[in-house]
Amino acid sequence: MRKDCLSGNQKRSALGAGRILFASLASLSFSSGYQDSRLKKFFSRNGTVILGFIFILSLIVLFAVGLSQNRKTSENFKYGIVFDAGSSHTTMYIYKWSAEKVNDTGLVYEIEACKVKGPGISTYATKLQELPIYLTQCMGRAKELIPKYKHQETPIYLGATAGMRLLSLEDAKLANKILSAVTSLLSSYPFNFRGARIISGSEEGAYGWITINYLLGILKEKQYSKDPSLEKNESQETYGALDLGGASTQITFVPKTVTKNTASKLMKFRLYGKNYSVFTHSYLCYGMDQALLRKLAKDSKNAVLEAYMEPCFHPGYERTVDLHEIYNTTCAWTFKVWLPFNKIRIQGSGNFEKCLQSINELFSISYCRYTSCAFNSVSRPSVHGKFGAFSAYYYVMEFLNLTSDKVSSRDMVNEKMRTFCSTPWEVVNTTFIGVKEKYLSEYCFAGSYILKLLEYYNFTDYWNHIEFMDKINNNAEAGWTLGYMLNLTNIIPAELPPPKPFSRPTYISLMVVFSLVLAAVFILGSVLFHKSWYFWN
Ligand SMILES: Nc1ccn([C@@H]2O[C@H](COP(=O)(O)OP(=O)(O)OP(=O)(O)O)[C@@H](O)[C@H]2O)c(=O)n1
Ligand SMILES: [Ca+2]
Repeated sequence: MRKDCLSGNQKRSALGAGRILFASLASLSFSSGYQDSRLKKFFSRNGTVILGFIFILSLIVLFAVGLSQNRKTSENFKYGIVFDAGSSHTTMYIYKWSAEKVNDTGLVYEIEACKVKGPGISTYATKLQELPIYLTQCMGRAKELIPKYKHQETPIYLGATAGMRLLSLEDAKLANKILSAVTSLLSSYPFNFRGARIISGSEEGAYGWITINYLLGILKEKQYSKDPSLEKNESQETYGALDLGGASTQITFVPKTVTKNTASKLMKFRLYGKNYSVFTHSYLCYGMDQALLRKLAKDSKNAVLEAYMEPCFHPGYERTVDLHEIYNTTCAWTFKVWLPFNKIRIQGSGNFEKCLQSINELFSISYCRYTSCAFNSVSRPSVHGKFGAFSAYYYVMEFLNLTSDKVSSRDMVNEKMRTFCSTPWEVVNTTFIGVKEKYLSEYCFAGSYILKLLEYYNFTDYWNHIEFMDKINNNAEAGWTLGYMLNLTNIIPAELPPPKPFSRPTYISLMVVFSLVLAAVFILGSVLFHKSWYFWN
């Protein structure tokens, strides 16, 4: 029978594996009946091939498992462009992500933040013809950085914030003219232009909140969390977002409890299969530039002989301002008084305490129809959890060397500000060479303003819950633009994306088991092969 089995070269390859095992077992039993010369020949010729075949097969299985778990990301990248047309300046952000891993947190990252030279877009109402030059440099960067064959499919959005909101309140037609000019300009580029619009303050706050929680990996972590207690504490896990711009400021967070007072201010999102009710409020005219303008307008009434002492400017600093320019703005006109001159000279006195007192008057707390208000009669659910503070919050704290890892209390900030404000302008100016004079001269006001703003939000005893942040995890800058694009391109799905073929522990266990099996097969095969070889020879 054995001879029958071994006869016929065609059958050998099909039955090779069975035979080799059989022959090997036989060799172990030292049965003399297997000393067939053809079997010896077959085995000596094909044994290595068969072992090799098993080895390669196992490798293929391992490779396939590995591949399904960690699919390659390099080939298919997507790009998105968002213009942040802020009140003080415009920045163009380019984002890049892998088309395959689109649902993974942190995989969208910023590859460019191109600062457009010039002021905010709202100042172009009377010089529309200058818009092409304004945008051309950054659009050139986009053409350079995004591969040509991707241009047509790359979406491009422009969102305008508080500067355009103000212009729209003053003259809606002018604001629309700017948007139309920008629309026709951006449509002329080879990208997929998806619109230029003024985003609302609530959108600005909410998208900023999405951005930071996406970049911090919080939205996605919760999705995979198996800990049921995290479900209940959902609101504590997300970071609140604090954005301070030139013309408006936003506070956004998931409140612990929702009262009927705050219900109208909630925005609802379903992200990665989880519902979020986010409280958000945007204060127009409470951005840093507009706040300073309002303060100067308010205090201009103290001017004597065209000059007044300003506690929020450094001693020795002087600035002349045109009263017409201050009074004719939407934010400051309420402070208008009649004065017998057109310009005033503002002289710094660098008095931190007086500066704080003076800033107090910008916040109206006299009327609150809710249980608790931040200011200007806006309901204020109690803040809790951690907060990420970005934009001007970060620029100012970074300049003062007071970002989260270096500061532990509000008292430290107070102390630093007191010393900084009283430092003569001459010293400040010669110490911080290279810092733009506009920024440098206003950091005393800015730091004091931030202290007051956060006090009204009720962060006084909560200061150490704030992290001043710029770029998160080296991925992208904190701000509303990424959240806006994630939303418009459906990168964050409402529902859970399908799970990976294997969880990470299963994947690792599988790899280990397969490797052990592979090694065992190989060793056993080699032992058996050599034994039978010696036996037959
Ligand atoms: N290195 C920097 C850069 C900016 N600023 C200040 O930060 C504020 C502007 O912040 P930004 O976030 O750029 O505002 P915009 O987006 O232009 O304004 P908004 O969001 O209100 O439209 C301005 O007061 C500007 O003087 C600063 O103090 N230091
Ligand atoms: Ca902004």
